[in-house]
Amino acid sequence: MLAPGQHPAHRLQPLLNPASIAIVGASGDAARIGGMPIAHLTRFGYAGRVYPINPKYGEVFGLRCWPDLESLPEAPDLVVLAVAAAQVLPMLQRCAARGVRAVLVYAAGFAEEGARGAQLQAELEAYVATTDLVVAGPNAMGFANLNTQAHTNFASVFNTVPMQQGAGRVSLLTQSGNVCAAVYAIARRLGVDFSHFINTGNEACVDFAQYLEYLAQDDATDVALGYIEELRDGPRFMAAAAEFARRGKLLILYKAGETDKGSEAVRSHTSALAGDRAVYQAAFAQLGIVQGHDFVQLAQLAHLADYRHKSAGKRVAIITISGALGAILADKFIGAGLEVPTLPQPLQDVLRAGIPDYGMVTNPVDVTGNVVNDPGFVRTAMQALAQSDAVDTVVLYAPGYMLDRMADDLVAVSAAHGKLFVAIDTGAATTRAQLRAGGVPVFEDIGVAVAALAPFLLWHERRRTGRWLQLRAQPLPAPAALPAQLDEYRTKQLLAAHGMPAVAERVATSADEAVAAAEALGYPVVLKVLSPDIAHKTEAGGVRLRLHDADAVRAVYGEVLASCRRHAPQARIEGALVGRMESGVAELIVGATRDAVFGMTLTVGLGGVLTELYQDVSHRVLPVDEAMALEMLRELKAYPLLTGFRGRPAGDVAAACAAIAGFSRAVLALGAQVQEAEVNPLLVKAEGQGVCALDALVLPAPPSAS
Ligand SMILES: CC(=O)SCCNC(=O)CCNC(=O)[C@H](O)C(C)(C)COP(=O)(O)OP(=O)(O)OC[C@H]1O[C@@H](n2cnc3c(N)ncnc32)[C@H](O)[C@@H]1OP(=O)(O)O
Repeated sequence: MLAPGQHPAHRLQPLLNPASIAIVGASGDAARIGGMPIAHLTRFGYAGRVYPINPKYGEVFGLRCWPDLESLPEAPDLVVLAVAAAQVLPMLQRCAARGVRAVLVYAAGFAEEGARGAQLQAELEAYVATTDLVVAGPNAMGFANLNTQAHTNFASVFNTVPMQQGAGRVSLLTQSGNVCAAVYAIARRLGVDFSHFINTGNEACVDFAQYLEYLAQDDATDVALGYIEELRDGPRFMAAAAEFARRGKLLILYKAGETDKGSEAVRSHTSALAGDRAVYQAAFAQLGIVQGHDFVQLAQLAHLADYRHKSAGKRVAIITISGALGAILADKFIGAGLEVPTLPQPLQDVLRAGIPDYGMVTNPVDVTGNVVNDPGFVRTAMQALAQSDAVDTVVLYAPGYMLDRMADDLVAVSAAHGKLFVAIDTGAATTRAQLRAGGVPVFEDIGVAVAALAPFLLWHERRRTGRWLQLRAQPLPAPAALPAQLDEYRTKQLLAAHGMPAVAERVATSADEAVAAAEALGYPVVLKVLSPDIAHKTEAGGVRLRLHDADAVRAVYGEVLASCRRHAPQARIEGALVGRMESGVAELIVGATRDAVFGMTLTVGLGGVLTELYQDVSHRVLPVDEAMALEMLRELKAYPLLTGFRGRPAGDVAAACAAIAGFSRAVLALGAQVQEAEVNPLLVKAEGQGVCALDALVLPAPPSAS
């Protein structure tokens, strides 16, 4: 039960910060699952009360072993169930009766194991819902609170990896126990100190988002390092991640299922949908989450997180002692989405004063091997780069013996200016610890450095420019009702009311009206059948382009309607739409679909078959404003087509962005009534001439969803 005013995340307190722990199925053998947590608790000095329970033993690890839960002198905060799946439900009933607050279930044999297991898990969930118990797992390896040494896990990694001296600020949160242990081991070797080790297991009652809510509130956590296979509650996850960002904490996540094979494996592992990869990637970026793609990278990112308060960004200055190393680094950074901008002339002049003619001053900056004779100059160069607005981050690539000579200057310049300086050591610097302590991360390898730095610097960039979280916190647009008869004309009008302009067009219910419409709009015109029942108008012979005079319009009106009646005899045909025949610079597709995890998402691509072939699309979770729409367009490989590719006229990008933002408002205003919406094509006319939707479709949500 929560006390009045307590945050809901406080419910997890007895799981993650218990004052007393009972282990049912206790063993005196440290190698067994029922023995390992007790071995950890006693070895690492947990100060709370520990109650091993197993009627077979009188004592384990020097602790009194109790015959059952009922004979304990108190109701423990947390009961760890190290008993088989079949025993779990009866034990939960006894825990509830005994007044226990939380239970952790290790046992496998639930939803991850076929229909019978799923049934058992459903029974567990149904029962827990009738109680005040907080139940973690099943199929979980457990937790470690490294602030209190409350080790309720059976992770042998704590026996093999050197323990940290004090508690750290990084919490590990994973859906797989083995991933938790693997990342912990790698990160510990890098010197990362942890605050919590949390393996969520099957998440029958407490899901990933709820642990994240807890960590967002937890004063002992600044950074969360996570691994997920699927999210059970997308909106709750988004709210928790947003809270994380709001509190200045950093969330680093690895999402499994990056290939079709991986998604398949995830599905069979967790019995659930892996979600759309591209949407995950977009949503993570919007939520300020740094996405990692392997364990070493996750661990390196956790290490880099210590430097998250430095000023940094994607424009990187490279200082090396070799043109070759500079070229390699520039290639790698640019390949990873960062920039290596040419330095402004005044800065080049400063650098040239100390760099021989055969060195480079443009960026990469090659100070040459000669600089060994004048290390003071490197300090001048670093200072100049630290003060320059033209670069956000400075990477120094040097052999260890040089880093040793520069360490004091590097630390001093980095500290004085707050800009992120990073060292890559091509030898064996003895000063790595001094550099790290002085706010300069050190990497030993280019690949590792780039893999960690790229997502980290792009996160810095988004943190500076991203407004999505504020945008999302704003009130929704006024709700709009979905008309019962949703033909193309009404759909376009509906979208136009929110700022997605429609092509100039009129409805005609006779050949005379069609001619009148064409005369009013001006030739040439387009004539299309108007029917709520014909989705594929071209296939039905329902579209005719480039009509240049009244005779053509009159004739085509009859032909189009006749063709559609033949093609779809049951369809309701309301007449025809006569629209102005427009031409432009490019055609866009703007679509919205409902993602199972993140809700309504918006996709933008350049129109035509090539978009599909090259998958040249950009995604965002709604809402999308003009600035975000521009980011999306810029992400398209075909974006240069909108800005005047090879002498072609540039398109009206600003109008396209405004239309995309209007489409986003329309979809949000329609809310749950809509399943999908699409404008295809959105014609982008030449600069200053605007855009217009040539065709549009809104699919209502199935009745149950609205
Ligand atoms: C790998 C990941 O990524 S995450 C981790 C996922 N989880 C796993 O991998 C766990 C896999 N293992 C299991 O699921 C197992 O069933 C376990 C470890 C939970 C339990 O082991 P089992 O041997 O099946 O449990 P079982 O119920 O028979 O009894 C275990 C002990 O508890 C004792 N016990 C059983 N019931 C009770 C009870 N009600 N009260 C007290 N003790 C009990 C038993 O006497 C036994 O004692 P012993 O080991 O000294 O003989």
